[in-house]
Amino acid sequence: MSENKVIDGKDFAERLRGSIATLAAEFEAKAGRKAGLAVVLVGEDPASQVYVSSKGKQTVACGMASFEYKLPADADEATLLGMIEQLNADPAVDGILVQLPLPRHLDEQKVIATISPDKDVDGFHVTNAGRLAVGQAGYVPCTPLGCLMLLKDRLGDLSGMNAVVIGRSNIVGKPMAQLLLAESCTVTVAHSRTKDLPEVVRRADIVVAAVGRPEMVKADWIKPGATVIDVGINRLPPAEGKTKGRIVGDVDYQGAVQVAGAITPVPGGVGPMTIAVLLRNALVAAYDHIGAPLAAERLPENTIA
Ligand SMILES: Nc1nc(=O)c2c([nH]1)NC[C@@H]1CN(c3ccc(C(=O)N[C@@H](CCC(=O)O)C(=O)O)cc3)C=[N+]21
Repeated sequence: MSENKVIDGKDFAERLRGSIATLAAEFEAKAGRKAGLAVVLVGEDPASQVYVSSKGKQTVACGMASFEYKLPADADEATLLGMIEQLNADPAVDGILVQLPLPRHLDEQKVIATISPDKDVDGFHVTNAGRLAVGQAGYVPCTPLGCLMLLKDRLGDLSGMNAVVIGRSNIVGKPMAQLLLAESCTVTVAHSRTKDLPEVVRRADIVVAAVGRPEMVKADWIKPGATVIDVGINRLPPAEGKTKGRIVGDVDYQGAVQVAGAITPVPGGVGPMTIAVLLRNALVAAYDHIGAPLAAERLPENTIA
């Protein structure tokens, strides 16, 4: 019996990036160019800047080309949409990610709708959301796909398990529920209006917490032995005399780790998986764009049909 309860997303992501790097080198030999990922950042949010530079570094480390575009916080919609259209038409660009959230004056749905679905490596375009909903191959949002990889690695076959997803966002909660349903889990999507949330969570064999509220999920909500995936990344206010607060998840980790069968830490859990899956999706897109789609069995940690 494995006594290691901690699901090490950092380590898993590192191995995933290793397989991606091998396939990226093969791609370059075949295509005569590197697979390319473009990231667009509007505004100067410091946390977003950190994520974007980390994505860029990991893209290059995997042998792919990284293109970074920055626009000022007050950039107008036409400028951003024009940039996306140029990237749609650029044969060196296989994947496009527009960092969210956008400044308030920009219409997120309109921006996402402008990204070509075959370059939408975030899986946010309605075309890809629809494909996921009906079980067709498409781009799946990186965070939920990363969570599913960790779950299948730990638990194997998920069929018949009770899964509770806390949170109903288009980016995590809804696609997570679709993926778990496709794995034949019995899925409950809980949210801010859910009655008696602790009681609902207590029925879960699998808990995915994606609400963005620091340490909201308590140890006594967790069924003994359940697997807990913590998607939250919340920075607490700095302690007395400190400049930066600690980063915590949506789950009270210290409490839940006592009860759970397995749990992802924050940091070092889901976060690193998000970026690794982004690179995976970009590589899948690149092979599709040269008319030589990667066979499912060649895909590292493939989890979708
Ligand atoms: N279009 C779009 N796609 C995204 O995928 C997207 C986005 N917009 N906007 C911002 C969020 C945030 N995000 C993270 C990715 C990796 C970590 C990550 O690797 N975190 C590490 C370090 C945490 C830390 O110490 O700061 C960890 O959890 O261990 C975190 C957050 C992707 N996002």
